[in-house]
Amino acid sequence: MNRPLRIGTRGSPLALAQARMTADALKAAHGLSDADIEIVPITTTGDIIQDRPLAEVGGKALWTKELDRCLLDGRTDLSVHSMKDVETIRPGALTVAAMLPRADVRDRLIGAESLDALADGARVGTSSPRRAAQVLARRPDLNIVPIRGNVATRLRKLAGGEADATLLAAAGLDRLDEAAGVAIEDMLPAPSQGAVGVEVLTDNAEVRALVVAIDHRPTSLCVRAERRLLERLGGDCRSPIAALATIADGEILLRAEILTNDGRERQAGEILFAVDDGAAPERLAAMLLERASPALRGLFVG
Ligand SMILES: NCc1[nH]cc(CCC(=O)O)c1CC(=O)O
Repeated sequence: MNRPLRIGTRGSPLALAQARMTADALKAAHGLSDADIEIVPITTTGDIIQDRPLAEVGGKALWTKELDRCLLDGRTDLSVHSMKDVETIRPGALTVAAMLPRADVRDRLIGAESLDALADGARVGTSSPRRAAQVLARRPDLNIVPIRGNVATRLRKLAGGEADATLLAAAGLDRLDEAAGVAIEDMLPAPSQGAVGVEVLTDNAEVRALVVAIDHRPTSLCVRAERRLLERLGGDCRSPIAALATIADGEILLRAEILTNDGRERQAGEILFAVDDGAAPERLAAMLLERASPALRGLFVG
């Protein structure tokens, strides 16, 4: 191309770090220089409204809408997203053409050595229904309090005493060189956690080819499986759903759980399938819904 490739990104420090990682991958793959790539920060509605629960102000679509508009209007050539924040159903004009190698998928607990170490009735700050439900499933005595904002804001709110502990994605903390917290081993993450995706215009063959070259295939196969399960469940940011796929020897192991918001009911399962069996995640979703009580099933489409 005879002009710089424009990368659309949210303006948060984490989003910018992920945009730079994408720029570096494109430079390495195609022998490009700094001058060949331009990072275009775009402020999203979600960045502006930080004091209300995400579900109340419009859900995950907030993070993507403005980036989509820039891409569709030709103001950018590609968008970089945390895949976790991207809805499962996207406009047909857009295609996720690549995912970067996935980072640490776990959540980290900040403010205590472990969930068990928290005092009776301690306040855990999270606005994620999944994290709230998973915490309450283990420790029904804990109090969930809402906390929003970017990673630095949340850490500041925690330090300011708004909560006794909080949970954040290790991937985000690591990308910001923030060493805080201890990884929680036995808690499944959100579908797509730790994955960065690069979206392009479906019809732009030139940009699409540049981007496809940086796809980390194991990551995109696993994340696509998690997202297919999420889509079959009718999940969005209000649904307590956790899922993680791993890949080895041409087979994907997908583990997932759905919970009631209070964490009292939890249905978990797993399925092992060949990578070309694209519909397998839907079978796991159907199995979880089948086992769920009417109250739990009612949180989802099924
Ligand atoms: N919903 C916010 C969000 N989107 C992506 C990340 C971190 C990076 C990732 O999970 O890939 C975070 C913060 C968090 O959950 O701690």
